[in-house]
Amino acid sequence: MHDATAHILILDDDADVACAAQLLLRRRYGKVATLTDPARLSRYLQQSAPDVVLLDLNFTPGRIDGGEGLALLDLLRVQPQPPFVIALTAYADVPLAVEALKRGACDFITKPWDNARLVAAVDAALARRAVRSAASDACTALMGDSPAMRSVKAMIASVGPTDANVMVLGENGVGKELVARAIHASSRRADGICLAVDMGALPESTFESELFGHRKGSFTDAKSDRAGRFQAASGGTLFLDEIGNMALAAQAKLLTVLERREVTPVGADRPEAINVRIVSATNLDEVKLFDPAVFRPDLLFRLNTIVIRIPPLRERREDIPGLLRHYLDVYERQYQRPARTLEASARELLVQYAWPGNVRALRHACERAVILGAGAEYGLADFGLPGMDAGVSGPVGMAGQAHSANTALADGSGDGSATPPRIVSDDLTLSALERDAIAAALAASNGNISHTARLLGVSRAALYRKLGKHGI
Ligand SMILES: Nc1ncnc2c1ncn2[C@@H]1O[C@H](COP(=O)(O)OP(=O)(O)OP(=O)(O)O)[C@@H](O)[C@H]1O
Repeated sequence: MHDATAHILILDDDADVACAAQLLLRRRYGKVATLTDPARLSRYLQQSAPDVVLLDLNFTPGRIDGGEGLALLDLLRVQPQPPFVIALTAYADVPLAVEALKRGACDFITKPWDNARLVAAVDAALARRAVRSAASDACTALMGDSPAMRSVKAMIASVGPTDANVMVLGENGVGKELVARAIHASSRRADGICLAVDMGALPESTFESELFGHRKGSFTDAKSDRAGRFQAASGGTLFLDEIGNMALAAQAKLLTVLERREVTPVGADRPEAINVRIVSATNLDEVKLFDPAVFRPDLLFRLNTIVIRIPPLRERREDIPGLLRHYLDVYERQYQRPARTLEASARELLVQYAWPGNVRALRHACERAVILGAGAEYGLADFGLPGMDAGVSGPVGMAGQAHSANTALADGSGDGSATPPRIVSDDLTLSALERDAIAAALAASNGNISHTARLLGVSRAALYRKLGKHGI
């Protein structure tokens, strides 16, 4: 996928390796820089904030303990806007890769890499970067004191310490990943890693190798042994996101692993025991989830020992004022803007809004208000919500109904009908057309972000950025 706004930094002392990665990646991403001298990293970070860093773990010739790379990882992690880091290692060294993951890397790649795998890893990192800012989200508290959120928090507190598999259900942007991470943090595995895998984005051809690992030579591109996600998350939690997007064949493979509690890496002749707690999530509604043509019931019963349902924001409006204030504060600090209050009338309308993109959309809207708001107080127009501009036909989503074309289109919580509604807009600016195209694609995919991105031919990361830009 192409993402012209993405900024990637490759940090590797081997100029040939750095150059090869640059050639591969710059066809896809806007800015791809290389550094071969780790001593120059600090200076680079003073002037630029890369979205993703490909970080070699060994610099000094002969040194293979990864200590140098791990120190650089620590430096990257404390940046004001920490990039997502993909660790590069020339050795099939699972303990080192796991150490890098524990210290905050989001993924690891073994050199020499498979090009498709490297691009997929960068795409996945960009998607995660777009969804949330790395530093703040790692410790973002689950906000909300509504009865619904109180019961979600109580569930987390009681199931966290058990090793039971948990399935988190809810529309896009309601906080499923945040809940998964809170479960991990309150579990006995909290010292281990919580590794997220977007199951909908795993190509069928590399599904097994990605999840279960492979042995060198097991297929053309398997140039070295590789640990899969199950091995990398050992001792911790594996967060299987977007499980509703898995093909039935992939579901069968996952089921076998969960039943046997062991994986067989591609090309290996013996299985390996696994030690992971599984938390899964989907935005599929439960009617679809219980449809055997969509999801295997036997896999469902393995995954949903405990189910946590997170209601959409429009069904827990009490949480909205607190979330608004929280994210306005977060972005005032981030952009070093003065603290401002929210006009009372704006607050009232924002509480009534349908919030089709849930908390993620609210967060984006707050960021926009902090950046663009010019008045003494934040007004409704600063939040840039479709159909909510002051003076325009009136707020959408009153009493939970989504009346505006945009809101209705963007709301993935509908009745599941996949017929794309026609969009009739008088506004023919490129931006308005883009917004309408996104809304239509969201509607056609029932709010499913991965499907929408595929329909529009952009990466999930690019789609999330556009959702934020348009306040969808
Ligand atoms: N209760 C909450 N308190 C604070 N922030 C929240 C809350 N719920 C969600 N968020 C924020 O909203 C954004 C989306 O949350 P998250 O990624 O967990 O949602 P999701 O349901 O997993 O979305 P998707 O289905 O699209 O992957 C994140 O930036 C997260 O920090």
